[in-house]
Amino acid sequence: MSGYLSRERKVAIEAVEQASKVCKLVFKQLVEGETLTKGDKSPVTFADFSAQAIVNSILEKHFPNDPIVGEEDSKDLQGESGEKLRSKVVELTNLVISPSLSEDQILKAIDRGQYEGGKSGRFWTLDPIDGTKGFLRGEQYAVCLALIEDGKVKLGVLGCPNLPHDINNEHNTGRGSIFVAVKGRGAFRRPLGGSDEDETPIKASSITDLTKTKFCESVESGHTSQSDSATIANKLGITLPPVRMDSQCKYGCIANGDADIYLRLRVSATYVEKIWDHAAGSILVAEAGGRVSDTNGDELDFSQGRRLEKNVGVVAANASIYDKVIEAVKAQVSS
Ligand SMILES: Nc1ncnc2c1ncn2[C@@H]1O[C@H](COP(=O)(O)O)[C@@H](OP(=O)(O)O)[C@H]1O
Ligand SMILES: [Mg+2]
Ligand SMILES: [Mg+2]
Ligand SMILES: [Mg+2]
Repeated sequence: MSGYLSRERKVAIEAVEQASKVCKLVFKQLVEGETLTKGDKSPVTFADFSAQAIVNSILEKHFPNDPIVGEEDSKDLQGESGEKLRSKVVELTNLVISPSLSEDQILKAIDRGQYEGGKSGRFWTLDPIDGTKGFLRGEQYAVCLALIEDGKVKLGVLGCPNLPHDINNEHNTGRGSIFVAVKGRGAFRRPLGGSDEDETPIKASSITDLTKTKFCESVESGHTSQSDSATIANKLGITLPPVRMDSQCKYGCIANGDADIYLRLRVSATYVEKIWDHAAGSILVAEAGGRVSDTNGDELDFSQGRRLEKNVGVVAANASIYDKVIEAVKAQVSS
């Protein structure tokens, strides 16, 4: 494929593919060792750090001048206290990446993610595992990578290793998708491990009857106000129960037409959303013909640094119902 951001698109897909591999490997070890329910959080930390090391070193190889706003840093891997974690991260990273990287190269790759972001120039933003809690539960998580230029998202790639190909028939279907969107070029889905020929265009739903819409939200009641969303759903006449799902897979479902509304309603007055939690997902929904804003109806502003300082919460919906949804959301959050 040639054209606008075609190299970036290809490299980003490759990076997300490789990072998804490490996540699946770690999860397999978790299950096989039966440490999933009794384990502390360290196994997921291996996956987070390794995935960030992999994506950042692939980006560095192809785009050495591009800075990266990544969720993780190497602090916990440093010194004597970080020794165990560090050696595990080095081992895992080198299972996926070749030629092998030294310990020092891996730590440096992770710390390429410390960029502050901002208004001008171009940078990447990475969430190596979005939905850590979902990952630990064996449910949904996503490897999320986006390219931002002068404060606007231009490319987004979401790797969703556990997402059923058909969410309405999840026990009889394959799992694992990559969602891709480039500004002005539409949104696509391909199977994880697939090729460009396997890509198909996706569209948000066009449903207008609110009583038949499906809304989704976080599994975690600490990340979104599930009581406010219930009130809003009720006011809108939505009858179906919420689809609760971790991570930016929710944006994938909206972009794909599998769900119609995504509500993320602030629970804590002090929490500010991070750019890596929304960059890839929001361009995906926009390019699939859906709409995304914060709960005041304002555009998500990715030019404010590492966090969405100007925004509160998130609302995504298909374009035909968005106006009604945002009206109900505004009324609820201002009451
Ligand atoms: N109080 C809070 N309100 C909203 N989001 C929060 C939050 N605390 C953590 N999060 C974010 O919620 C993300 C997961 O999204 P979801 O709840 O939709 O699954 C987390 O990403 P990580 O898992 O990458 O840390 C984290 O950044
Ligand atoms: Mg996240
Ligand atoms: Mg994360
Ligand atoms: Mg995290």
